[in-house]
Amino acid sequence: MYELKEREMIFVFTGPHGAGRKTVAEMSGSTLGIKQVISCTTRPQRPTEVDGQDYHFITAEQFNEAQAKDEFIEVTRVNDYLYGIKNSDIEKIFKSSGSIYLILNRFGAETLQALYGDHVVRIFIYADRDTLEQRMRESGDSEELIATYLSHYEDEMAYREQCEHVFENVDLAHTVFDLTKTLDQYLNRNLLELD
Ligand SMILES: Nc1nc2c(ncn2[C@@H]2O[C@H](COP(=O)(O)OP(=O)(O)O)[C@@H](O)[C@H]2O)c(=O)[nH]1
Ligand SMILES: Nc1ncnc2c1ncn2[C@@H]1O[C@H](COP(=O)(O)OP(=O)(O)O)[C@@H](O)[C@H]1O
Repeated sequence: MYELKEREMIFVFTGPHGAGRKTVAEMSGSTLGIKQVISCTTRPQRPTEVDGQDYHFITAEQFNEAQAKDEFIEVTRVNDYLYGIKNSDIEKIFKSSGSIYLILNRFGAETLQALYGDHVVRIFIYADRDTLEQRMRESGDSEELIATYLSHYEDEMAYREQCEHVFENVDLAHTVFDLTKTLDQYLNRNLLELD
């Protein structure tokens, strides 16, 4: 497990699929100079996705091999596909960024918090069910996929109580403004405490 230095923070974005976690995390992350640690997955790459940018897309054999070598800090299964964060990827991104962020389901958020304690800030992003359904439909997701994603909605929503911060993502600019301000406070607090 990577040993965190005092100033290093891990921001974990969690919440229901389609709530806008990726969108707001990327926008705030680029403003604050925080980089994302991406996961490895056996899920097929979507046409809009870039390998090494959205995920490391690997085969089930490659995943099993890495898991047998104990390379993952955490592994989860979603909709029959495997997802895992490699310790070496966390280490690599920390070398080029003072703090990092990840976009994970509730199990990943829970595991990272258990491992890294106060260094982890869980940010819960959500929108109401109808809004998510509408956004997924507009983005062209099939009815079957929408139903699969919505089947996890209540379970993901139940995790919001455990998170340090909760944002309802209605107006994008508004969410990103509030979120950036919140993350900045953690980053500045660390600088002030240690300087
Ligand atoms: N616990 C955990 N969750 C992950 C990991 N990688 C991705 N996830 C989350 O698991 C879910 C995967 O579903 P998917 O349909 O692939 O989501 P998308 O990539 O966000 O469109 C999403 O909620 C991801 O944020 C991981 O390594 N660990
Ligand atoms: N506040 C918002 N209003 C409308 N659409 C949004 C908003 N935030 C995100 N979106 C859109 O919703 C979709 C899902 O966002 P995404 O960031 O991929 O969600 P997640 O990472 O939580 O699954 C994307 O098409 C994104 O452009």
